[in-house]
Amino acid sequence: MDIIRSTPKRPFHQSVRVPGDKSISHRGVMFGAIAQGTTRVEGFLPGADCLSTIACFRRLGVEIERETPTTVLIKGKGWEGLREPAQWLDVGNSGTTIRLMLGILAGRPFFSAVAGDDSIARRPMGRVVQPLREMGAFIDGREGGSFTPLAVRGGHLKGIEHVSRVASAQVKSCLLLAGLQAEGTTVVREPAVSRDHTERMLQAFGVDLEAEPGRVAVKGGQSLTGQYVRVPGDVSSAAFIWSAALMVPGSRVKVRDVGLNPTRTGILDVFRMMGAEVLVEPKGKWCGEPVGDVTVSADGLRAVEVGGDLIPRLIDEIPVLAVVATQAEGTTIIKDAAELKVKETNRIATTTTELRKLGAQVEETDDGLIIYGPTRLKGGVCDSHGDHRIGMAMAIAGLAASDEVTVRNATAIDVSFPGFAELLEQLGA
Ligand SMILES: O=C(O)C1=C[C@@H](OP(=O)(O)O)[C@@H](O)[C@H](O)C1
Ligand SMILES: C=C(OP(=O)(O)O)C(=O)O
Repeated sequence: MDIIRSTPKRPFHQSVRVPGDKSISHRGVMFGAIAQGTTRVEGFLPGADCLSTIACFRRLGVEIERETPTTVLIKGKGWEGLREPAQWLDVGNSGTTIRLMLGILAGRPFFSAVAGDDSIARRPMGRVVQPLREMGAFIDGREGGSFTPLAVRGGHLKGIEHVSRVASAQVKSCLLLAGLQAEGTTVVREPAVSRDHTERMLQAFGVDLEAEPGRVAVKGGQSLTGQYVRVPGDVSSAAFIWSAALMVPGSRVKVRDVGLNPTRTGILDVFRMMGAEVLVEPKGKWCGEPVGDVTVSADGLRAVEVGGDLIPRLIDEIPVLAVVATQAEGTTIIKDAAELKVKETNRIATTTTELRKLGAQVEETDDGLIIYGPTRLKGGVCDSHGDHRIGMAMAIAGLAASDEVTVRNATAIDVSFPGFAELLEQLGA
């Protein structure tokens, strides 16, 4: 069914797990595909985006076996194991798939055609196409290569020093993957630190790189060796579950085995700033990634101002943060988040439109949102706009509404969080 109905809830105390991290699952498959030897990914996210990554690399000739829905075996034959695909590469809804894969294709000596769904067709590709061309790849596409469909002919690459205008892990990762195939050194600088899963996982696969905040350098001509990758729970998915507890005063929820990479945990810092109690129990590292259990509860929330370097550390959590802010005392200001406009939807616009349907007082700004709270939300009919995070955020809003909230186009949620509705039900929603 393509709708979710979410109703007001009684307080709950629960301990749950969430599906595997999307960013790490993509990278496990891609790095396994270019590595020598077998890579086993356990705790893989069987969401639509990561399945698109598997489908693309199968088309590139890589043998990928799904032992179970969450265990994937990738039989890598190194860079040279990739073959010219006879069919176009369909990335579906996934920005991570297309941008990282372009970095790999840029250095392969063959032709490929890459495209995805209507949302992907609106997302900016110039931010990776320009520097890849500078390195020596031949890429063409709609509007001079700014948008899909893209046609790629890999070239002999030369390392560059690229200063990215945006803090984007997709741009950084794309250029590092191209840099591994290039002559000389590739350096990527970014204005704030974006998620560093690529740096951590490449090192685990035997790559030598230099990483410091805001700058990563990699020498070309390096090969990867297949690894065992155990994927932690996705902190971005857990954010919806913790938010559920914050929307229903008196609730407490523990998410077990969740990724705690500091480049991803901005949302926990913000929950603390809002007055929530956040208990972190570290459990060690999985494939270079810190993991632990995190329990969240609150007894009254206050408004916050969120911007600057914090934004890349919680970029995907902003729609649900806006939902939680409707229940906080005071005016919440989210700024420096213009990147939200180029996600699956313009998330500044879609969050505002959908929250207003439930009676929230929200203003859209050029680079963020202003939310006036607390508001008693009302029931209504919302739409995901085909954006998984918007669909889930509105279902969470329903937990604090006076009446039922219906979310249309809810299948989009499978992009990152298969089983979301069932898990909410398990919490008693
Ligand atoms: O590298 C990644 O896995 C991701 C990076 C972020 O995008 P940007 O690099 O465009 O900021 C994030 O929004 C996306 O969900 C996943
Ligand atoms: C922006 C997202 O993903 P992607 O860029 O991979 O489509 C997301 O998951 O919120």
